[in-house]
Amino acid sequence: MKKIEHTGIAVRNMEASNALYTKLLGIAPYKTETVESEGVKTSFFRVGENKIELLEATNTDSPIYKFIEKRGEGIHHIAFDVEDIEAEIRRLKNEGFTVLNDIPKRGADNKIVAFLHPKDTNGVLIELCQDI
Ligand SMILES: CC[C@@H](C(=O)O)C(=O)SCCNC(=O)CCNC(=O)[C@H](O)C(C)(C)COP(=O)(O)OP(=O)(O)OC[C@H]1O[C@@H](n2cnc3c(N)ncnc32)[C@H](O)[C@@H]1OP(=O)(O)O
Ligand SMILES: [Co+2]
Repeated sequence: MKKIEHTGIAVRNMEASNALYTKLLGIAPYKTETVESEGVKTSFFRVGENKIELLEATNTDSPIYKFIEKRGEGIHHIAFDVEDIEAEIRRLKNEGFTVLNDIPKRGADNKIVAFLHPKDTNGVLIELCQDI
């Protein structure tokens, strides 16, 4: 794994949270993008080499909607940049991790992504992402 690519934060209200993080970081988000397949609207802030991804649910089936209902707003996942996501999926499965999608799917910000179940990773949802 190359580096932490982004930290995903589940928020109830994107507009309010964009304003809050703009004030906190002193910079505006560089992009917003809706990923319908995940049921999320995202916005991205650059912080040095890393990024903060704010996520708001677009429907009640969204993992973000369920997460906020159960746990409230907060850190939802940590994403790692990988060179070869298919090789990483194979490696991590061999190590016994539960990969939630064997076939990488389209994420936000020009990435393909895969997730590891938080039950195997000390309660933290892990995202792998590779540039496309
Ligand atoms: C925009 C695309 C992409 C990007 O490019 O960056 C994204 O970041 S998309 C982000 C949203 N997508 C996902 O989260 C996809 C992966 N997640 C899942 O597949 C599911 O959310 C899940 C992790 C398998 C849980 O789904 P499910 O079992 O249906 O939901 P429950 O709500 O019943 O949760 C069961 C259990 O797991 C706990 N949980 C849920 N989410 C998280 C989390 N993010 N971190 C830690 N723990 C989590 C949940 O609280 C439940 O625990 P208990 O209450 O103790 O049973
Ligand atoms: Co993410």
